[in-house]
This record gives sequence, C-alpha cells and structure tokens, in this order.
Amino acid sequence: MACASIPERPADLKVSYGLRSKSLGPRKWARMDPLNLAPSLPRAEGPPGPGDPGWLVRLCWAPEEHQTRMRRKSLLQARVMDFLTSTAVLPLLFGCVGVFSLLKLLQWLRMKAYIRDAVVVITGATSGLGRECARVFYAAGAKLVLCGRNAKALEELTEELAASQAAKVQTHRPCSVTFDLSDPGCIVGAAAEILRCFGHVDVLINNAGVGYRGTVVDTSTDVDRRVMEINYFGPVALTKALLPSMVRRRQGHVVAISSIQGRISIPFRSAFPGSVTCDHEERGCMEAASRLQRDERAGTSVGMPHPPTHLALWPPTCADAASKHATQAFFDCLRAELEQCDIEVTVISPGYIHTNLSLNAITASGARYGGEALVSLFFCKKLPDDSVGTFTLIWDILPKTRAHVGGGHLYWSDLHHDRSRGYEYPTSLLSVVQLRDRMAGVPPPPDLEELLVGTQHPARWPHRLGPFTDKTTAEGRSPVEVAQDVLAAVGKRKKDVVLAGLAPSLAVYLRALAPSLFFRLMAARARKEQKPKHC
Ligand SMILES: NC(=O)C1=CN([C@@H]2O[C@H](COP(=O)(O)OP(=O)(O)OC[C@H]3O[C@@H](n4cnc5c(N)ncnc54)[C@H](OP(=O)(O)O)[C@@H]3O)[C@@H](O)[C@H]2O)C=CC1
Ligand SMILES: CCCCCCCCCCCCCCCC(=O)OCC(=O)COP(=O)(O)O
Repeated sequence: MACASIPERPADLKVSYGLRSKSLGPRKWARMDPLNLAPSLPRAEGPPGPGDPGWLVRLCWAPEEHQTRMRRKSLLQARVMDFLTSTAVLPLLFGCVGVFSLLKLLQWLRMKAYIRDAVVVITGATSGLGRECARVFYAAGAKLVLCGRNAKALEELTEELAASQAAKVQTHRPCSVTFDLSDPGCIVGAAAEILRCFGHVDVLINNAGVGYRGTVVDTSTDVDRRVMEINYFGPVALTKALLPSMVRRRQGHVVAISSIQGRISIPFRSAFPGSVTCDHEERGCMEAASRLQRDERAGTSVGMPHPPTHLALWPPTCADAASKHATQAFFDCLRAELEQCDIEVTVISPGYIHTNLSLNAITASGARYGGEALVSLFFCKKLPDDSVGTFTLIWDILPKTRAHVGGGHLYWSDLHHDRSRGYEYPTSLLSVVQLRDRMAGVPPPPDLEELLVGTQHPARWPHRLGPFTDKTTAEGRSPVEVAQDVLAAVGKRKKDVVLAGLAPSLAVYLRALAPSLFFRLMAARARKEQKPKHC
C-alpha cells in the first residue's frame, strides 16, 4: 500500500482518492469521488484515540489487487448492462411503446366511432367556438343540430358545411333550430324541435354564452340576471328539456363549455382595451370619457338623455365568472346523478380563445361592449364640447342606430344591432337623421352631421376594431384548436377538462390549496389594473 504526500504518479498505477483516520489504521481506505467526499466517508470503528489528529485527506495509490478487483467488478457490470439492454430492456421498451400505440389507436377508433353518425346538438353555433365545433364534428361524421339566434347565419353555416369536401367519412346535412337561450318560454319548444330533427339526441354541447364587462358596483342586477339567464339558466333549461329522452334511451352525453373562470374569479383580467395601439388621439378620447363619467357621478354632467352608467373605455372586470361557477357546480351534480343512467357529463373549462366573446360581451349598461367602445373612440374628440343631443345614425350595413352626444363625446349603443347581419361592422356612416335637441335646449352644431359623415375613414376600421377585442382574448388560442380538443374530450368521454395554459391551471390549484395567497394575488392584480371608484 503506497500512501504518501502526493508523489509523482507512475503510468501503470490507477489513482484513487481516499480519506484515512489515524484511528482506522493504514488498511482502511475507501474509493471515493474526489468532488463529493462526504457521502463516502468511511465510518470510524471506534472513537478517536488520544492524540488522534482527526480525519486527514490524502492522495493515495490504490493497491494492485484492489485494482484487479475493481476491473473485474466493472467488467461484470458492463456484461449485466449488455444483457439488460440487448435481451431485456430494449424489447421491453419497444413492447411498451407498441402496446401504448395500440391502445391509443384503439382509443382513437373508439372515439371516431362514438362521434360518427351521432346526433350532436351545438348551441351558439353561429360564431367563435360553436362554429368551429360545428366544423370539426361535421367532418367527423356527426349529424348536427345547429342552434343559435340568427337564422340566416345558421343557414349560411349549414350551406357551407354541406358544400365542404374535407370530411373523410360520410357526412349528414345539418339541421338548424333558432331560439334565444335567455327566453325561458321558448326552451321547451326548441327542445321539441331539436328532437324532431333526427329523432333523438346523443350529444348536447351547451356552448352558447356571453362575456361581461363592468364593475360590480356599476352593474344593475338586471344585467347580472341577463348574464345568468344566457350562461346558466338557458343551458340548464335546455339540458333538462332534452334529458328525459336521453334517460329513456339510457344513452346520451351532456357537455358544458364553461371557462377557467368557472374555477377561479379573475378581477380586471384584461388589459386596458386599446392600450397596445392607443395613440395620442385615443388617449385624449379616453381622458374626455373619464372626465364625463366623473361629471356624471358628481351630478355636474351636461344633460344626457340616458347617460350610460358605464363606458366601455373603463378597464373591464369579470362577472360571468359567477355564471360559469354555477355551470360547473350544476353539471358536476348532474354527472353524479346520471351515472346510473349511463349518461355522460363533460365540463370543459377553456382559457382565453380568440373569438368575438369580448366584443359581444354585455356591459354594465346592458349594451354591447364592442359597439359602444368602437364609436366612442372613433368620434369623441371630433365633437364640439357643447354638443348635446340624441339622433339616429344610418350606417351602410346596419339599420338605424340611436346615438347620444354629450360633453364632446358620442355614445353609440349596439342595442339595435341587426342580428340577421351577423357580426359585420359598419364601414361607412351614410347619414345622420332625426337630429334633435333633447334636454338642455342647446342646439347641436349645424355642421355635426357633416362632421360625422366627413370623418369616415373606412380604411381605419379594422385598425380601430382590433384593440377592442380584449388583448387577452386576441392572444387566446385559436377556436379551431380548441374545437379539436372539445372533439377529443367528448370522444374520450372525459368528465372534466381544463384547456388552459400553465398559469391559469396552477392558479386553480393555488385557489384550492392556498386560498389566502390566491386572494392576495388577485387583490394585487385588481389594485394594479384599476383604482376602485367606489371607495
Ligand atoms: N372566448 C373565450 O376567451 C372563452 C370563451 N368561453 C366560452 O365559450 C363559449 C363560446 O364563446 P365564444 O365562441 O368565445 O364567443 P362568441 O361570442 O363568438 O359566440 C357566442 C355564441 O353564443 C351565442 N349566444 C349568445 N347569446 C345567446 C342567446 N341569448 N341565445 C342563444 N345563443 C346565444 C351567440 O349567438 P349570436 O351569434 O346570436 O350572438 C354565439 O353563437 C361561451 O360559453 C364562452 O363563455 C370560455 C372561455 C374562454
Ligand atoms: C403556483 C403559482 C401560481 C401562480 C398563479 C398566479 C395567478 C395567475 C392568474 C392567471 C389568471 C388567468 C386568467 C385566465 C382567465 C381565462 O382564461 O378566462 C377565460 C374566459 O372565460 C374569458 O372570457 P372573458 O369574457 O372573461 O374574456
């Protein structure tokens, strides 16, 4: 055994590093990793004797016999590894991959068979996710019943699908049923019409829904009820109307398109609309709008016939979270109750999707978020400060729309939006009619009509429209991809699916596991987005 104070290393000697205690004696050496000494420390066999200087680190040469032993050991290890990789592990690995692929293939075939020829009802099929679901389920061979409020849009979609060649399986001409989910009186009749289409329903996809933009304090309970009516009571009533037929057949599948906001409530989760492209002019408009809203609160506003209580220019907040929480709860209960009847229930919670949801959202005043903001920003800075009035705008593609002017700002509410035209936007204002002074008796400036008509820049509409889809929505997933995920979730008969990114998914767990931390984070988020106006 050669142990010295680092002699020159002979070429044929293997160097190993070791520790030695004087109390262990010269033969007690341990091979060890020089960079990780601690785990390999040899244990002392007794307490250090008197005068023992403790552990010494030395560089030593391993003895010849020890080296041979080690060489044999590594040879054995190499053989074992060879055996495992050549005769056991690789075949096992390939076997697992094969079995896994086979299972996936079977699952895929089962999924295809489940959807093919199934009668699938989709609500809100006229737009966004519903429209894309219609396309993917149609291509998968489903017999579709398309539901919506807009008969013309449903007809167009039916024609488009019937003309499409994309499907590799036999397709069926869709049937359409027009009704408003927020009208409780028409749901039973609509369900009967749905059942008449193909005689039964296999899959009901409750997709239709609205977004909401407004602060809790500014919103009347009537508007809260409207959101609940469309997002919660409508789907619940439709499901209940179709369930008896499913239960009788002991076959059926109910799907609810909820939201990640059915799990967590996010305040001010959207960026300030238009903040990305907000130029100096727009900022001026926003300031004017804020001033006007302040004046209204203080009761010093110049007369407005029906001043809106909310401007779409305010950072939006979220209240449809309540309706989606209710949806999650209802369909979770339903799943448990219906399992014994062999009826499946799937709740799908997507994160942001790039659709018209934010444009179509209901504001605290009950108006449509997109429409209000659009015209406010487009015209406000160009109106003289003392112009006050109510008049009608005639657009190229929309029927008459009432507008209010006050405080240099023009409000246009989309309440009279012509649904039969879908969600096209006006590109040109043809004229301003019925210009009449209301409250204040201040005649509108004579050139107002000319001013409004003259300021049309059709080429700028797309630019102006862009920002009013909330940034978060605009950056959301493509509805085509989400529709494919919905198809997969239904085909695999999943019970509960979250289709969101990492942060929202983690937030769901955080809400459940550390609620106080979650609430603190949300409050910080709300503080950052908007100073409360009510306290
Ligand atoms: N976009 C997103 O970021 C997210 C959306 N979701 C959910 O996805 C679903 C689809 O929304 P999305 O496609 O994004 O939005 P869209 O606004 O593009 O589509 C909404 C659909 O619902 C229909 N609808 C609205 N109100 C009613 C009503 N009273 N009666 C009947 N139908 C109605 C609309 O019909 P019409 O054309 O007549 O207005 C439209 O077809 C909604 O439930 C939404 O909450 C969930 C998470 C995120
Ligand atoms: C362990 C670390 C966790 C960190 C979590 C921090 C909190 C992160 C918050 C993430 C918020 C995501 C919000 C997602 C909201 C969403 O996707 O909503 C979808 C919608 O319903 C959109 O509809 P809307 O009408 O509201 O636009």
